[in-house]
Amino acid sequence: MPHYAMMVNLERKRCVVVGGGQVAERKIASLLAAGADVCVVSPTCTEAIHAWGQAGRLTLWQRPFASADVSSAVLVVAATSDSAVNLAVYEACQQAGCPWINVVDRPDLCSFTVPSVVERGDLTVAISTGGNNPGLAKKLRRQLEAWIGPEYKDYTRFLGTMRKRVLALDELDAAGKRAVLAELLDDRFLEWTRSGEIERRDREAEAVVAEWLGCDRS
Ligand SMILES: C[C@@]1(CC(=O)O)C2=NC(=C\c3[nH]c(c(CCC(=O)O)c3CC(=O)O)Cc3[nH]c(c(CC(=O)O)c3CCC(=O)O)/C=C3\N/C(=C\2)[C@@H](CCC(=O)O)[C@]3(C)CC(=O)O)/[C@H]1CCC(=O)O
Ligand SMILES: NC(=O)c1ccc[n+]([C@@H]2O[C@H](COP(=O)([O-])OP(=O)(O)OC[C@H]3O[C@@H](n4cnc5c(N)ncnc54)[C@H](O)[C@@H]3O)[C@@H](O)[C@H]2O)c1
Repeated sequence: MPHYAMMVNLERKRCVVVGGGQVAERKIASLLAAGADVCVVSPTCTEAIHAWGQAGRLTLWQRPFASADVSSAVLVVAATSDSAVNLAVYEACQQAGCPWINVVDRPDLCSFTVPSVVERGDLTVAISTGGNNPGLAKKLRRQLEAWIGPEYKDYTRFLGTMRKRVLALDELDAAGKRAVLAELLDDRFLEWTRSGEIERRDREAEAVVAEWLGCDRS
């Protein structure tokens, strides 16, 4: 059964990661980027995890996992190199009623898996292979990163601002709004963003709006 793709708000939500190796580090990095309240339980950890602990960006429990660790978690990642421990984390989540569990060596036990992600500000492109081959997800991410350049951060913001502005125009009916929004998606606005011609882009966008406001559609 294919998984349902969704964007989850984890800000200030308690997320527990069990294990402190490279795999745990990768999952922790994306949880921190999402503003989660991260707790890590592991007898050893990577330098990066240790540094995040020192900086107060996460809570580090430097000891082996205990079932009670998942009690207040909304999301748990079992990322140790010991499959028996990972299974015990899964079982503790079942007991505690924690619905969101990722077991890094047992896709069959995961209630969610982590996709490969291209991030450009508010724009997110997530790639999942349904567990078939994470290496393919990573390869595609790299290919997409070359195509979806850093300019997409500003471009997405620009389109967001324009969309809000157009939707708030009482003078335009729904069809007019749709037409303006479609026109703003024309590649020339992306090209102007890419080449740094921001004033020109914004001016031309305003011209598109003005043209529609001025046009008599009756
Ligand atoms: C996308 C990414 C996100 C992330 O982790 O942040 C991610 N794995 C990444 C990389 C990667 N993982 C592995 C390799 C080595 C090559 C290889 O084995 O293929 C590489 C490549 C590398 O590291 O270069 C090994 C591996 N992975 C899993 C198993 C267990 C198994 O398959 O049974 C094993 C064997 C372990 C062993 O050997 O014991 C399982 C999962 N890995 C997933 C996600 C989920 C499915 C995603 C999907 O649907 O594709 C899922 C099911 C669970 C989960 O982890 O959520 C991240 C790329 C981030 C990026 O760079 O863009
Ligand atoms: N899903 C993925 O993306 C993916 C990718 C590669 C590997 N894997 C799997 O993930 C596992 C972990 O990989 P790694 O490279 O991070 O391993 P690693 O050996 O670098 O790290 C394992 C960590 O688990 C901790 N640990 C061991 N026993 C523990 C316990 N009882 N309680 C808490 N923590 C404990 C260790 O202290 C260590 O920090 C691998 O064994 C492999 O099966 C998954």
